[in-house]
Amino acid sequence: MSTLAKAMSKFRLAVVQLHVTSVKADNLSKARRLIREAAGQGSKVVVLPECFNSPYGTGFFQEYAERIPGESTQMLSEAAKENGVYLVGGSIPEEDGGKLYNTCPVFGPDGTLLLKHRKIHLFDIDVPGKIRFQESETLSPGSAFSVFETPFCKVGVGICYDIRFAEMAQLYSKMGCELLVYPGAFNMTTGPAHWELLQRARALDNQLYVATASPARDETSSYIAWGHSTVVNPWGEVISSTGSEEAVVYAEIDLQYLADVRQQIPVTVQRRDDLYAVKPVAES
Ligand SMILES: O=C(O)CCC(=O)C(=O)O
Repeated sequence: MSTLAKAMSKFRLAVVQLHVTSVKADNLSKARRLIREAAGQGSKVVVLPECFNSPYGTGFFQEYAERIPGESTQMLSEAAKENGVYLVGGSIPEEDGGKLYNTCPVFGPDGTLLLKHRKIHLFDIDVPGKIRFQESETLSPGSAFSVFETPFCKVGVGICYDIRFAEMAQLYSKMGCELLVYPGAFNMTTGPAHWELLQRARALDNQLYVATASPARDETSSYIAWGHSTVVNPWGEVISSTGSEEAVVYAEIDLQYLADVRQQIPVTVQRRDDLYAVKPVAES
């Protein structure tokens, strides 16, 4: 392997577990400071949490919604450029054409908007006595997949509930992604039960890296986030994680290691796609 190829096969990723408040200006300035801190530690890709500029909740989306470009994406663009990083801008409530979306804007190191991912699978669940949440009461779903290129690897983007859909991660893997990022905000019911398990499942199924960024936990907010921003490797191991407080989580993404895992256990080339379809069964 050439020296350049070797240099490009490893990079540092940072996940910012931001303490989000109801004051948008404070959320923006703190995010900016932590992006700078992450870049100062050598991170090339920085990921912010879901709803990083606004409290998470259907009652807040309209009030905090912005068009793109707007105040929050302007800050993200400047922060990406100032620090020379790929910036996965968590998500913000986006207003467009009279509709609201939960949208993740991604910026390149020159500050260009590379893509905006509108959450495809809206978080509508009802677990009696525990949690009922209906994003679809105020949000509309996106219908496009979102992948961007870096000099290191291709990255696929989903938002929170999107991680429950294995088909989406598999599609990203088939498109050549080696890292999946999910800004997310699981809660005190589904967080302990499913957050890490889902990340490890997506990573192991597809033999790639998975990174999640949550807001820090705020016991006083109407929706209490689980926290525990995490990075999982292609072997399905948690390589970096944190608790519930504000923190920056760092992980070394090693694409040679990913290639080694795929060679050792070659499921990606052993798939029997010729068999995986439900066929009508003849009635007897
Ligand atoms: O899937 C879950 O349990 C949580 C999802 C969620 O919080 C979200 O999509 O924002």
